[in-house]
Amino acid sequence: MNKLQVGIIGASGYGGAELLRLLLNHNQVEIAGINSRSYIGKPICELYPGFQEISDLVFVDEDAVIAASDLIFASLPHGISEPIAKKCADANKCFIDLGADFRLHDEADYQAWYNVPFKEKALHEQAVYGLSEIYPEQIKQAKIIGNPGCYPTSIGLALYPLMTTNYAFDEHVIIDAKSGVTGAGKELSEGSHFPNVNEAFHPYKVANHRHTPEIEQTLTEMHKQKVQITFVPHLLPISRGIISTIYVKMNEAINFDDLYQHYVDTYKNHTFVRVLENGKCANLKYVQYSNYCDISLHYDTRTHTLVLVSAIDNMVKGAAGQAIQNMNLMYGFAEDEGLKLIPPSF
Ligand SMILES: NC(=O)C1=CN([C@@H]2O[C@H](COP(=O)(O)OP(=O)(O)OC[C@H]3O[C@@H](n4cnc5c(N)ncnc54)[C@H](OP(=O)(O)O)[C@@H]3O)[C@@H](O)[C@H]2O)C=CC1
Ligand SMILES: CC(=O)N[C@@H](CCC(=O)OP(=O)(O)O)C(=O)O
Repeated sequence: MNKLQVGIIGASGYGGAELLRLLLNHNQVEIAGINSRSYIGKPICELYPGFQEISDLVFVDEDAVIAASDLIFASLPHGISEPIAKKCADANKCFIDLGADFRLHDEADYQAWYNVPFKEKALHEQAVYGLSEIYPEQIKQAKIIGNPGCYPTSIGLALYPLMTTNYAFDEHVIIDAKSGVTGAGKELSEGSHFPNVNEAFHPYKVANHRHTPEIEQTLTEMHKQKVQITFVPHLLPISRGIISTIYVKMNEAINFDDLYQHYVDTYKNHTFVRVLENGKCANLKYVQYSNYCDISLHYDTRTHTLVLVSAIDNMVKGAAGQAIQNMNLMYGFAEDEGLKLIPPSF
């Protein structure tokens, strides 16, 4: 059978290179082309030596990638993907955006947090938010996917079972999250410079991060009532991983065992979400390099506060892995094809 031809635009960046690493192990696809602006004509292994003797792909221009592919992934800074999505739509090709261009439904939110308007308004009406476990039916029908942000993935999956129960809780949720430095992409900056990150640990964009409206959009849709968050990300001095600690004040005492069981039941048929045994705590060590999201539940009986801890690899479940999971749903491949990645043990 002919394999699906896939292309990667922005393959010189971390998200694009991670897509390539995973797609090369996918049995149903062939890489039709990879693109970068800065490395046209150069082989991938010149930039990332790990691909030596594995891939001889050479960077080509964007139009060549689109022409050769049935499905195009883009992993670019926000604000650049919409015209590429338009070219793909005009050529009747599918498009998965790892950036933020197609995540927010409300243009006013996008304008407020990203300082640009929607460029291709009609495409936004077709685009589906690709949180794989929550919107599989819409994803199967989609031709344009806005792949969720890394923090919103860890938080949306952790809160979904609660948002769909009848437990009464304070709809102002506090979220304290930590990310490894690959979350900032490959561009060098003062903030990601080794001496500034090593042996350091600090919050950033306190209660003012661009993922705030995306998380609120998802939680409000799930809960069918407005949910607000105070979201504080932190920079961890490690390469990969996100851990989100989420505090929800319950309006009254709850039966924690029942809620825990509801989480287990919600995700029992979802390979990539692991609800940890009661009493265990999620740890990003055990999700790194994998597409798993580990969730642990804790309950402070004194203050009736539910504490959820959610861990993912930002580059895999938070970006390239979830994008491939969405492709698998769109094309009817096994959901875990290309994603059977076992996390490290130590
Ligand atoms: N890193 C992460 O954990 C996650 C990242 N994302 C999102 O994925 C997208 C890519 O992130 P990441 O891979 O980390 O970023 P990188 O900075 O590592 O890579 C960015 C890529 O975009 C290309 N690029 C940069 N500027 C332009 C431009 N003006 N026009 C065209 N191409 C350009 C670069 O290619 P070149 O300069 O070679 O042309 C490079 O390939 C972002 O939107 C990010 O928010 C999503 C989830 C998680
Ligand atoms: C550590 C770090 O800088 N993290 C990035 C995470 C966001 C990201 O990478 O992009 P997405 O919106 O596509 O998920 C940040 O805070 O902007």
